[in-house]
Amino acid sequence: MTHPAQPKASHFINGAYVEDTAGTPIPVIYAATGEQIATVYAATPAIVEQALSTAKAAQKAWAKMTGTERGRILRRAADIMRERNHELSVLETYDTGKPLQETLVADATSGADALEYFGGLAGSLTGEHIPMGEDWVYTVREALGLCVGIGAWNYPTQIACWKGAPALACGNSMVFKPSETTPLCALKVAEILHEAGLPAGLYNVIQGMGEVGAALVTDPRVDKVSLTGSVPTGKKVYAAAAAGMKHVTMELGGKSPLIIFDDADVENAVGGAINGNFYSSGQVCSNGTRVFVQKGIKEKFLARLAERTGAAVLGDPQDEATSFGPMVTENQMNIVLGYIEKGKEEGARLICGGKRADMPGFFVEPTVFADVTDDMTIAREEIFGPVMSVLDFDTEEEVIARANDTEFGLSAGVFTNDFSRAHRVIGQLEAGSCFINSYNDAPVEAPFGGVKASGVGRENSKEAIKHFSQVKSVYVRMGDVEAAF
Ligand SMILES: NC(=O)C1=CN([C@@H]2O[C@H](COP(=O)(O)OP(=O)(O)OC[C@H]3O[C@@H](n4cnc5c(N)ncnc54)[C@H](O)[C@@H]3O)[C@@H](O)[C@H]2O)C=CC1
Ligand SMILES: CCCCCC(=O)O
Repeated sequence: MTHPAQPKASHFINGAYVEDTAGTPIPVIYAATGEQIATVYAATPAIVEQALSTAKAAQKAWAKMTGTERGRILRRAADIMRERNHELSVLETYDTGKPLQETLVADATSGADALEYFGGLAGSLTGEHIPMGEDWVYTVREALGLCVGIGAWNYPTQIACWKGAPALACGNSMVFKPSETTPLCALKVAEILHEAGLPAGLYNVIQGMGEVGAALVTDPRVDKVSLTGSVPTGKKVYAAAAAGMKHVTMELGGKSPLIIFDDADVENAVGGAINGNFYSSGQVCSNGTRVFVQKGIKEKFLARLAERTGAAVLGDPQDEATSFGPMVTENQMNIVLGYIEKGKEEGARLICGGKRADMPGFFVEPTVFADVTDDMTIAREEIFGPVMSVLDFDTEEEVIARANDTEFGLSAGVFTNDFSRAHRVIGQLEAGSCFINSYNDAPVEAPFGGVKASGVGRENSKEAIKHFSQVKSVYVRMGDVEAAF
């Protein structure tokens, strides 16, 4: 009996599903049970070539269409995604293990928002006229050409759309490789774009591990690489893209600070900490996993946090009553359990959680450590799981210095009722995506991305247009040319 999550084929190329079982089989394991629910096959060199050559061939005609014509197709795709949201959310849950309670409101909907938003912008991607006395200059915003998107495993639908929508809006074509851990959802994005009227070849999805990603990144026909992944992978991919002078966007890891001052609303601060550590079972790049709590509010905060964390419902992710799901893989679960043991060894105070949940699947209990010090491993390294490190502080100056003392710079949050302090502090934090009295809001209208080791460039908002297009300037001389001889 074929599981409903099993796709028609492993790849989507030139407007159709394509299979090539000569590739390395990639088992798709449902994180809630450990059962294999599907199999896809890594792209062979022939599949890679088919995807790249198709995308290259299709791009020029697409760029010649008007932005309004391109945008109409993207907006139609957004409508289809919303019509099929439940089906897509169930698949996202099978792909990632994230609770349906989450995927119904945070994955295909976010992807549809991106398609709608960039579909709306596409018709306004114009240049400008610059008067130069008798002469003048005009600029033209041009497509980059053939773009490669490479995804991480935590938000497969969203990432496929956050990269594909601006790329297509600007007149590019794309070959997208999802993470080998979550290969299912991007195929539906490609299918829906085609159903919405996207010409064949413009958005292709192929499967595979890092080596397939590397083959895409280094191909001379590729003009742009957009990666969502870890910092180590980002450094490798950035270097490979640089060798070919390609445009890049790097959406990488983080170990972001969430600062809670004595005057903060405790209930909201606890809610922000929960959103910033336990949503998607903690598998969110921008998570505020270093929670700095001013000493005056610390014990009240910890007590309330423990109470509310105890209300998490661990269970079947396909049951909408479940609010906390498993880790995406057994390997990720073991990585997280290793960090938890490290936290205990290094002397952090366990407030709640701290072990694998006693149930099938790759469940780790939502875990909170207190009395964490800056030098502890769980305060320095990205865990990418449900482990919150609570550190305490005395003064504003002290906490800003400590919050910035990291190679990362993805996000930062501040909870306080003193708005002068909120803006003063957030202005000094080295981070790209920040929050005041909130955490992990990611509307498509706002730029998303990091500084320092957390990345280069921004996804979403009008900023993304700059990363998927380039400007040509044309100087027009109306009179004679003057020359020295
Ligand atoms: N900044 C952001 O928006 C986000 C960042 N992330 C980060 O991603 C990481 C977790 O996701 P993972 O999939 O485990 O990351 P990963 O770095 O292991 O893999 C990411 C992608 O890169 C591909 N890849 C690996 N080596 C490659 C190479 N040499 N050339 C080309 N492609 C290659 C993988 O196949 C995968 O598709 C965490 O560090 C997390 O912080 C995750 C989601 C969002
Ligand atoms: C706050 C949610 C944004 C999604 C970033 C990620 O893919 O981890």
